[in-house]
Amino acid sequence: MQILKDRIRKDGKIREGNVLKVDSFLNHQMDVSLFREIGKEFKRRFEGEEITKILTIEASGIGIACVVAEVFNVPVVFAKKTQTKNIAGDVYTTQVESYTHGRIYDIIVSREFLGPDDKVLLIDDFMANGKAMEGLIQIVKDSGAQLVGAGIVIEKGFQPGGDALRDQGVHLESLAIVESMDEKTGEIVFR
Ligand SMILES: O=P(O)(O)OC[C@H]1O[C@H](OP(=O)(O)OP(=O)(O)O)[C@H](O)[C@@H]1O
Ligand SMILES: O=c1[nH]c(=O)c2nc[nH]c2[nH]1
Repeated sequence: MQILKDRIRKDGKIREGNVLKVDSFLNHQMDVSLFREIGKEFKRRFEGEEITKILTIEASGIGIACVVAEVFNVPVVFAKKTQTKNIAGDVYTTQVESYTHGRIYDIIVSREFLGPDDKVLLIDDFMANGKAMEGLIQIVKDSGAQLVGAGIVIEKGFQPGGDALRDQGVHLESLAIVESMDEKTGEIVFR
């Protein structure tokens, strides 16, 4: 998606630990008009698929997932990383290692919001090692729902998550795949 790649080149900053910082438009301050274009692009890429629910993981996936849910006209559910009093017992749960927090979370989704009749599109802002997607796929399996595919805004193609998912036969659509990025020169190469 060219406007996304241009924006990453313009505003993205490369940080140590293979972190691409895009918090001025994607996952802290959010450019909602860019999000709308991203939503339309996911709609185009998953055209013809029956989707009943968007599933993402807190926190950074939520904003983008809401815009995608609007174009598909379905609800969005997010996996919670923290146990809260307002979700009582009946949950799907698995463990996910967070890329940027550097710790493992027990993620939870209430059974009330995902079940065998659902056809699920996963949405997230980033793909790195694939831990977030692995966790969400486990929850979809546990719920008996059908996995339609996964939509990622930025995949870091030099990290293993995306290709591992494709090898498993998951329909993965990443709108920008960073093939390499150089912290010293600031150069970003897209696949
Ligand atoms: O492919 P992975 O290695 O799982 O990396 C991708 C995940 O990492 C980030 O979440 P993170 O927990 O780092 O931060 P967040 O709480 O801001 O979403 C991002 O939002 C993805 O969910
Ligand atoms: O802002 C982010 N930049 C990254 O490089 C990254 N990888 C996983 N999650 C991420 N979030």
